[in-house]
Amino acid sequence: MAIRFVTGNEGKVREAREYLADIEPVEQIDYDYTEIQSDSLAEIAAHGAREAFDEAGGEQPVLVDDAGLFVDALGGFPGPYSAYVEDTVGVERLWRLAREEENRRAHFKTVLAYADETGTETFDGSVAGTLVAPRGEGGFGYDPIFEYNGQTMAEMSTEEKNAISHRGRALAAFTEWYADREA
Ligand SMILES: O=c1[nH]c(=O)c2ncn([C@@H]3O[C@H](COP(=O)(O)OP(=O)(O)OP(=O)(O)O)[C@@H](O)[C@H]3O)c2[nH]1
Ligand SMILES: [Mg+2]
Repeated sequence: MAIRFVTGNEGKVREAREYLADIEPVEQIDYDYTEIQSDSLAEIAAHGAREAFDEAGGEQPVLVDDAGLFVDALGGFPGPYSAYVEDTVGVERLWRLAREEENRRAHFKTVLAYADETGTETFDGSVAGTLVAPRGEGGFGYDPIFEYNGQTMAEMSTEEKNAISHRGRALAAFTEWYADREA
């Protein structure tokens, strides 16, 4: 059964397709669920998945991904507001804010939420890295300024990024649960 991934973000879909290639096809559903205001990605994702599941008639399971960049020296900003900050301020200006800081450590986090008739499950993934001046043409969002092990995530192939990324880790937790549940 195809995984119905509710997102408007093509980059998230590309990564999920690559990761789930041998498991299930991924169908992108472009439904704009309510992103509640919360400092918890898990609450935002779970609420969104529930809404998207109910909206589609309450029969077909859905997957939602809520993600954010948490800059250590900025108290975790932009965190759950990362999409808003990307749209308003932009990645380059967020980098200029972070480069003023001695500590350039940051975390990227994703929570996947899967809703079906039995309830909603969430799966977390996180990766620690360093913010750097933008490099690389791949990936999306903040990938050009997020460096892990000497490479920005925009310098990695989708497969390389999935092997170390927040989303790859959340997808690993999800697939483990998904396989057990099918068995
Ligand atoms: O460097 C990055 N590497 C990633 O792997 C990644 N994943 C998400 N993002 C960005 O973080 C915000 C999340 O917001 P978000 O979860 O609401 O997503 P979104 O609004 O783009 O799509 P949707 O799924 O909500 O439709 C948005 O600015 C995304 O561009 C990433 N940036
Ligand atoms: Mg969004």
